[in-house]
This record gives sequence, structure tokens and C-alpha cells, in this order.
Amino acid sequence: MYKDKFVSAIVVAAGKGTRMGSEIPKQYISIGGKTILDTTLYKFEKSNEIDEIILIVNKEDLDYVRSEMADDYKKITCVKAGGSTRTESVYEGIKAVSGDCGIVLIHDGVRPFISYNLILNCVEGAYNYKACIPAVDVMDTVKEIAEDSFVNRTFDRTSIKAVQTPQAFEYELIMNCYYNAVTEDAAFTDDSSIVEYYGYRVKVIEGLTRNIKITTPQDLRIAEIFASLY
Ligand SMILES: Nc1ccn([C@@H]2O[C@H](COP(=O)(O)OP(=O)(O)OP(=O)(O)O)[C@@H](O)[C@H]2O)c(=O)n1
Ligand SMILES: C[C@](O)(CO)[C@H](O)COP(=O)(O)O
Repeated sequence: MYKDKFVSAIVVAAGKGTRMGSEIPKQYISIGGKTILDTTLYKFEKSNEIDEIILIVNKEDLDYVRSEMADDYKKITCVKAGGSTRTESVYEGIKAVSGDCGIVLIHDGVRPFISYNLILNCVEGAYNYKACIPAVDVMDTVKEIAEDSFVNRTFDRTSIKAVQTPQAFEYELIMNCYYNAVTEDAAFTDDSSIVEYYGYRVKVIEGLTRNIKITTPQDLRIAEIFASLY
């Protein structure tokens, strides 16, 4: 609980890992003796603020996860199949949270290096502002490139941030936004974009550089090092 609010964490792990190109989906690859997904789940299991975990996985992994993984986590209340996009998978999670849920955290199952402090800060942000996301500075210069591969424009980097998860929201706000968004044609790449799309303000807090999304084989090598540190 955070103050008077029941807090649900939705961990989405129903992706195929196309960019990783591994034989098994990347969330089941072991780093430092534990799968990436287990490392992520452990953080939410041990966080003081989290009351329940909703785990979203591929339909074909449901039996394995329910029988071999879910029992290790007392806070997992539901393991459910995701959809063909991240947005669909998240929506399955939102529909599965407990009735008394007040705050929802949505986290990528492949961001295992999240800290307890970041979880707390995101929950606190959702409590205070209804919508809160973590972000870090961008180290490269960011440009918009036209279809002909010539530069259109260069952004002012002081106002550009790279956004992470967990993204945290008041339950009613995120439920209403997702309920409407699933019928939209737009492709949303994070949860905040959906909330922004419906005109709500989203508070940005300091993220964590180690909270990487393991996406490519190179990320996996970095993750091996991080696993021995965090
Ligand atoms: N249909 C989907 C797609 C993605 N995800 C989850 O969303 C997170 C971020 O997605 P990404 O890193 O893109 O994972 P994949 O979709 O597996 O990777 P790729 O895009 O390379 O196929 C991951 O934890 C992934 O499992 C999901 O639950 N359902
Ligand atoms: C939600 C996210 O992790 C925020 O940075 C990101 O947008 C997910 O993108 P992906 O292409 O689904 O990995």
C-alpha cells in the first residue's frame, strides 16, 4: 500500500524479442543465474509499495509460467496471455487488477535493473500527479530525418529525455484512457503517450541509467555486467 492506495504492478512479458533474435524469448534468457523476467519480478515482489503483480506472457508460455514460475512470487495474483502489441498486452493487465486498485505501475519485463527507490518515486508521483514517468537525459544529439535520409531538423537536447518504465498512473485514469485507446488506429509506443493523447498532463521524474530495456544482443552483454553489480 502507498498511504491509502492499493498498488498493482503490471509486468508485461508477452513480446517475441525479434530484435534480440534469440531461440527463446529474451525474457527467459538467464543473466547472473536467473532469468531476466525473474530478476524483474523479484524487485516488485520485494518492494514495500507493491501489493500485487499481474504478469502478462505469451499464450504459449502460460502453462510453463503458471506451473514453474508464478508460485515463487506471493504477490502474483494473475498470469494472463498478452496480445500482439505491447498496448494490447498492457490492456489485458489493466483489466486484471484487483477491484480495490488505486495506483497502477506498468513495467517492461525486460527492464530488470530497476531499483526499489525508483518504484517508490513512481508510486509517489502517481499519488501526487495521477500520471508519472521516469526519464533520463539523452547523451547523443537527436535529429529528425526525412524519408530521403537528409536531416529535417535538430532538436534542442535540453528538453529531450529518454523515457523508461515503470510508468505509474491512477487506476481510473489509465483504465479510461486504455479503454478508449484500443479502438484508435494510432500506434502508441508507451503508456504515457496514450494518457497524453487524451489530454492529460504527465509528471516526469528522474529515471535510472542502469534501468535499461534489454532489446539487442549487445544489451545482453551489458546486462551480464549489471547483473553482477545490482
Ligand atoms: N505484444 C507484446 C509486445 C511487447 N511486450 C513486452 O513489452 C516490453 C517491451 O517490448 P520490447 O522490448 O519491444 O520486447 P519485444 O516486443 O519482445 O521485442 P521486439 O520488439 O524486438 O520483438 C517487453 O517486456 C515485452 O515482453 C508485450 O508484453 N507484448
Ligand atoms: C515503454 C518503453 O519501454 C518506454 O521506453 C518503450 O517505448 C517500449 O518500446 P518497445 O519498442 O515496445 O520496446
